[in-house]
Amino acid sequence: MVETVTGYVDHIIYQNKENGYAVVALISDGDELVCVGNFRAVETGETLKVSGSYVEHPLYGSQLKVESCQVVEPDDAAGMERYLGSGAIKGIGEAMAARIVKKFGSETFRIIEEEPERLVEIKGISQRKAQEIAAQMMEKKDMRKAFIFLQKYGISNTLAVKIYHQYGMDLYGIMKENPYRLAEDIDGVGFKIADEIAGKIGIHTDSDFRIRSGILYVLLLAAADGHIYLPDFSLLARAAELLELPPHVIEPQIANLAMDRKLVIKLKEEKRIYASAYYYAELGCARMLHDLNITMEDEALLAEEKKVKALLQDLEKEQGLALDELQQKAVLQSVKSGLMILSGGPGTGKTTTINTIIRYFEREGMDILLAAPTGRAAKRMTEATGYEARTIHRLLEVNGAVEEDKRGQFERNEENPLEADVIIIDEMSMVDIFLFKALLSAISVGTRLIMVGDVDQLPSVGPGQVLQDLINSNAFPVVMLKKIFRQAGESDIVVNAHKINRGENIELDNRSRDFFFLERADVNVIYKHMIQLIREKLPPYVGAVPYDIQVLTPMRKGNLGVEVLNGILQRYLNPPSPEKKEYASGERLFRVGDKVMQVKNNYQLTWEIVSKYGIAIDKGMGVFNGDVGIIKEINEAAGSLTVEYDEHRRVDYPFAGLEEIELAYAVTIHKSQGSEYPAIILPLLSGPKMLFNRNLLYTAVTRARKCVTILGSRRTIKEMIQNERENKRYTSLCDRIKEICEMEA
Ligand SMILES: Nc1ncnc2c1ncn2[C@@H]1O[C@H](COP(=O)(O)OP(=O)(O)OP(=O)(O)O)[C@@H](O)[C@H]1O
Repeated sequence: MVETVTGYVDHIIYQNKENGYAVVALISDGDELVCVGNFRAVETGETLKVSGSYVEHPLYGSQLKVESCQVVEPDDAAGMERYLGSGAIKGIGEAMAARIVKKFGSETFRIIEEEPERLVEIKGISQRKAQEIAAQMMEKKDMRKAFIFLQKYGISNTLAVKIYHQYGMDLYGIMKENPYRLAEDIDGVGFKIADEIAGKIGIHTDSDFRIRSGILYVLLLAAADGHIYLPDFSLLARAAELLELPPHVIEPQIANLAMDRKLVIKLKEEKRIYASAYYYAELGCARMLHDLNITMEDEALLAEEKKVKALLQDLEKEQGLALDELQQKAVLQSVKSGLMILSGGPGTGKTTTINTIIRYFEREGMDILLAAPTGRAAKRMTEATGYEARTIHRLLEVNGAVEEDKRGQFERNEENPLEADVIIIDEMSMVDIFLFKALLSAISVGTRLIMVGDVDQLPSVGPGQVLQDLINSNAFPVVMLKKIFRQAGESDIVVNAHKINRGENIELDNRSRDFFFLERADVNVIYKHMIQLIREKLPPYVGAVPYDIQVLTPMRKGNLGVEVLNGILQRYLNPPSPEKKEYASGERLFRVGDKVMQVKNNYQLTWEIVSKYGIAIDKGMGVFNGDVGIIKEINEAAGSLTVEYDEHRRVDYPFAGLEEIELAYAVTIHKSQGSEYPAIILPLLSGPKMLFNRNLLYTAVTRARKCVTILGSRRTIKEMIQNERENKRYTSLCDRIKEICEMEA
């Protein structure tokens, strides 16, 4: 039976701000009543009219399960006093609330709204404060009205707050005319959500606003695949499919968007359509690169050359290490030019060359900064050079509440450039166009920039293929190391990596010591081997613990995708036990002892290193995409899960923030970029041709230091090596660089 009760909110027992679900203690006629349900934005002190039916909770007894809830204005003096004194209105405490209501009685709310100047009659309220109180009351009223309006379109609380703060009272007009503006203005709203809202409002599917928003959305989706632009035919085809409209209806809006400077259109072999920010990111990079690319005068160079030679001789004497010709060229090049790119496959001596470069500049008393795109890559760089390397984000001093997609919020920029003579960036293949632009903006002319990477690795996750385009432009000094220094007999990993890269087949039946292949066609057999290898065989073989053995796979979905593999590996490598607490977050299950990975950069997360007596001995901020740790604790009472990362850094994740971590027994090859593991296991049966290509196999194999084991199909490996098709990315940094060089010539 549905009952309706009116009462005031005494306190809120539980509240999920995201979806509005709450458990509220309501006082009605002097009795406390626990109400459960969707309250949207409920606040202590408010008077509510709720309808619902009574249910019996096994633990908490009788409760009202709320079906509808309405905020009503209290009409009696006591209710008004409670509301004003509840803390809902800033600057009014309980005592002040009592004074106001004593004076105005049940007229209180009307007076605050209509004649707020009269509030000054109360002791302690100035003219200004009276106005502030009235403004707050109005704001609350407006906001509530807006919430009710937005609720009609199925908009969540969190989103309603954002919409209200963005547009204020204009939101009614915007929602009715062009809800697609939400997709442009509000974080967390994309074309899909806007389109859904528009559908409910009854906006026509061929409205100009809808088409424009759809076009921008198609470009955004393309950027998620790495593209900077789309050729017009491709853009039109994709937009037509998304909008379910014929291309000729869509096409005029491309020109309109270009007029509004939302798009840039460039004619090359075909018509290329860019979202403006992407076009200008490439253009900006090209300009800055051009400015940084200065070369030393001939006379000065002679002196430097002598110094470089002396250093190389010293190194040979001290360490018995003679750099080969290309390596020497790289050292010299880094001294004489403002920009330098050093590329090469595994074991070709990149690190050795960087170390020599560092030694040189160190001798010259110059300031050197090292950085890499991910935390793990930076850590590797630190270990290989003995010099502190940071993530590029840290180097640029990322600030404030930075989200992945909000760029340009760096303390280091044009106005406050990095103070260094030399900056060396490793794993350049992982740097996307926006990070590159931010980096270049923070480097002043005269500072040397040395970019190191393996151009044959997978390109960056973000848009662009910066390293490839820089090399293709032929505009800057590039040294490509070719010779494999690591002894051939010593490492089939290196030999095979180079073969794969050249498109040559690899020997799978030889008695290798570090590159194994087991032909298996049945996924269950593959699972079994995988578990055996991790638990028993590989750890003693490579001198590591099971935790360090990494399963890499091309896919997220499917029998051999990350999701399924993690479930299986978790079950066998960290089985349930009464001592291990668990927490289910949606479909995912986390257990104490699980290996997990942070999957986005979070500069706000704090970590702590705790002594064995439980005292914090060090603290810091930032956990990065790709960092891997172990779940140490699950604390239901506190609603949090503790992960311990490298160097015993402990991080508490609230249960609501668990989307930032994933089980990491298996990770995608894309995610493994920039990391190295003592041993990897690679299950390869079959998969989409787009994905299963040479690049991917090469990247996977080069992640292993001591041992690669491939489980699966011989044919698939062969096909991957033959499949040169890297997912073609539509990028044009190369063209922009060439244009600028021609212009300046
Ligand atoms: N000129 C050289 N003469 C002899 N040995 C060299 C020379 N250059 C590098 N090496 C050796 O070759 C091995 C690989 O070199 P290095 O680690 O610098 O390569 P890398 O390109 O950084 O490899 P990776 O990308 O796999 O880390 C090292 O053992 C190094 O000492």
